[in-house]
Amino acid sequence: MKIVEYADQEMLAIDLANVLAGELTATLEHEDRALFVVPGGSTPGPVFDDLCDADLDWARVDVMLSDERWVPEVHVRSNTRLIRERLLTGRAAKARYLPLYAKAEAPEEVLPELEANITPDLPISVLLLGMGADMHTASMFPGADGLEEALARNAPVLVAMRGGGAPEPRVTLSARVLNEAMSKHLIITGQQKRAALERARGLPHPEAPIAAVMSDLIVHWAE
Ligand SMILES: O=C1O[C@H](COP(=O)(O)O)[C@@H](O)[C@H](O)[C@H]1O
Repeated sequence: MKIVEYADQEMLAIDLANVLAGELTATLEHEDRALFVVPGGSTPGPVFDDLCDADLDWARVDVMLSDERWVPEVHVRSNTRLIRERLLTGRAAKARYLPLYAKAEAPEEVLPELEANITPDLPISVLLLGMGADMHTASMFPGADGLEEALARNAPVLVAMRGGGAPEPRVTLSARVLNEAMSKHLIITGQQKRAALERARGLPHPEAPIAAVMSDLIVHWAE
């Protein structure tokens, strides 16, 4: 794991957007398409604001979330809503979006079809993750009922999650699929998350799921 520190959150957003745009461009130089996986939550919005107008061939980019909250797209907690409003706009509106939500009471009802839709595009070309102060990443929460499956060496692509402090059911990419990404980045801000990240280094993965994806991870941090 390598940690890059920025002077402030604005510089972090600008520089990280440049790094991600550069990696997507480099991927498209030798691949037909690039799979770009991004987090939801409250932290990545400013990066998306800068990235959405990057001059690259967005029509050949597939965008997908690392995890989704099981709420309709119009819901204020929908990660898809954030992506549509802040990333899939401007030049990036040409990208193809691969949803992790479909209209159903429970994620298990549609998990096979969601998985079938994304599997042909794997592995991930460029991965950006977020992290909570409880050391969850994607929707792999300490104490969640699907965590063991999501952390398993032979995990499926997608796992349904409940509990562990998450207020609604979730769907998450497994640690196996995240770790197969060609490049892995993590965005965190503030002292609390920085301290949590340091603490996670010495903890077992079920207690600190972020530790399961730390190998070759580039962390982008600002106060
Ligand atoms: O619930 C989630 O939390 C994490 C971290 O979110 P933040 O609000 O603390 O930035 C996020 O990475 C994940 O995609 C999201 O579903």
